[in-house]
Amino acid sequence: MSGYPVAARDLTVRFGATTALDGATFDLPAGGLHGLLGRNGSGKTTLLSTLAGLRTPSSGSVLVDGVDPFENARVMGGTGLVRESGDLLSDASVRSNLRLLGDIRSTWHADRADELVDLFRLDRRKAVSALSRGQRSALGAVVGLASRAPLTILDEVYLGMDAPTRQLFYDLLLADVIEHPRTVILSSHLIGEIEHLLERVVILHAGRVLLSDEVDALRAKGVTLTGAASAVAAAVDGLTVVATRDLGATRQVTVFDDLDDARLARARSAGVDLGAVPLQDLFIHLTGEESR
Ligand SMILES: Nc1ncnc2c1ncn2[C@@H]1O[C@H](COP(=O)(O)OP(=O)(O)OP(=O)(O)O)[C@@H](O)[C@H]1O
Repeated sequence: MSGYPVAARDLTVRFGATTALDGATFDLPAGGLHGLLGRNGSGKTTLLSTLAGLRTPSSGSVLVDGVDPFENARVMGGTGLVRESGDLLSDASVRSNLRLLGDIRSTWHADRADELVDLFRLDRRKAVSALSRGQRSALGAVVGLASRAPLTILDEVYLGMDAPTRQLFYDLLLADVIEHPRTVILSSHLIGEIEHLLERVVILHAGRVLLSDEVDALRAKGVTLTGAASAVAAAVDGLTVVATRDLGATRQVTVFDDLDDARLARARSAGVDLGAVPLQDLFIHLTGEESR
């Protein structure tokens, strides 16, 4: 099993007067770690719930492994959605929750769940409601990893973890997906830490898909050009500029566009310094207030 492919076509989801998703279209191939990025309220959770078959579109469609997931027992059984809010029985112990998941999830790996509980140092006897926020997040990670679902969706599950625990989670996730290929979607508004894990990203903004591309392709499009204002202006002429900063006579411009080597070589020979743009910065520029 290499995981389910996912597609959305003109997907719109409304809640009364609020349009949470507004004509979203994208594809994620089977297998690999993909990121769903967007600011607060951009529609991430709504999209993930729709992919998990928990919600029907107002219009448009989603396809998971080629079919509409809503009320589809096969696809819903192969989809593991882990939300930060937790879908666990809060009064039951960690041990009872994991046992219950083992009973209901056909892809559950009990031995792996056991190992992960030890790695994250969780107390099996504690009720979920008695765990700290970070421990609850770690339990969510255990559930997401041990489910080994062909479509594993982790909705901001790691936000409550401290930095060393998040690092442990990223390492475990990457190793696990390589060893047991499946499709994993991580949603977040913190990109810096996860961008090196991701193959593709979908960026949502106000319910619309702002971008859907391979991470490497996005990185190649984002460049900062720093130098004399006139030389920088000439170098970026006709390109999509997402940010400009003037520091005295020096200008720094961030572009997001298809950049050809000849243009970059000309810029360099005109004394312009070229730099990479971290995905987090591109995300901030692309989804900043000025682009709303
Ligand atoms: N059940 C609901 N009823 C009414 N409005 C809703 C409901 N669920 C979501 N919304 C609205 O839809 C929009 C998208 O919300 P959603 O939770 O999908 O965003 P999100 O990107 O996951 O946000 P965050 O990063 O803050 O978790 C928001 O404006 C939200 O208020």
